[in-house]
Amino acid sequence: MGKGLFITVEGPEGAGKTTILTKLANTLKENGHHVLLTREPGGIAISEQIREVILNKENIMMDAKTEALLYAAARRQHLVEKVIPHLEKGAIVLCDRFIDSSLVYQGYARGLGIEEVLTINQFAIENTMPDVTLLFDLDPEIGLERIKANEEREVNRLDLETLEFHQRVREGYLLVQKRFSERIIKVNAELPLVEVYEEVWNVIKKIMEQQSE
Ligand SMILES: Nc1ncnc2c1ncn2[C@@H]1O[C@H](COP(=O)(O)OP(=O)(O)OP(=O)(O)O)[C@@H](O)[C@H]1O
Ligand SMILES: Cc1cn([C@H]2C[C@H](O)[C@@H](COP(=O)(O)O)O2)c(=O)[nH]c1=O
Repeated sequence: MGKGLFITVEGPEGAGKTTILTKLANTLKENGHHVLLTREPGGIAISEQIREVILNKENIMMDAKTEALLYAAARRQHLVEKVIPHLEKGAIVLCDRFIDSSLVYQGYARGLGIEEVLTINQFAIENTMPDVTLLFDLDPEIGLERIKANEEREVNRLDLETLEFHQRVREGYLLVQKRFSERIIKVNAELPLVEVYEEVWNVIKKIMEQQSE
């Protein structure tokens, strides 16, 4: 890993990840930092093409292992083409979702097994793990209501899963947070936006202070 800082944000649908990351990226840039704001699956052309295949509502026949492998492939390309070069230049990389999404959605909610999905992802990412991960935790019903109210957001194949699936997603995140508790910090995403942002900003400030010590 280079000298940058790799921060990922995780959580169920509608948790506020995109909103908070956009504000955080702007604040960091205003403070003179080199920032890359990106997302998974996607972030570069090849991975955006894979995203289109995975999230296309017509692809109802997609097998869970195919899905897991496609996410891992998109992750690999995004990492080598964009994330690692920016980290090597000293950037703060803010990534909307990363490996924990696969551990939770494919490993736990789809039932492939967290360890099995970790193994295929280790092949994809080698040893590039986030320095810190913020888990936006909230009741999935609140998140699904939020995305329903947001007319600009296109509904995708994963959004259309049952409420039970989305509840397993939350449960899975809490398990993965316990497993990687030294890296994953839980944030209460049910609070009003200003309060969520304040909590996030305090965490990020502390990490940056530790990094510069
Ligand atoms: N803390 C909050 N309180 C109320 N509304 C919020 C909060 N955070 C985000 N929202 C609203 O909820 C909607 C979803 O937010 P956002 O797109 O940031 O979530 P997300 O986690 O990126 O969702 P997804 O990953 O499913 O696309 C937006 O309309 C946003 O304005
Ligand atoms: C990286 C990743 C994502 N997913 C799921 C999670 C969401 O339902 C979609 C992505 O949509 P978003 O609006 O960009 O959050 O994909 C997944 O199941 N596994 C993954 O590894």
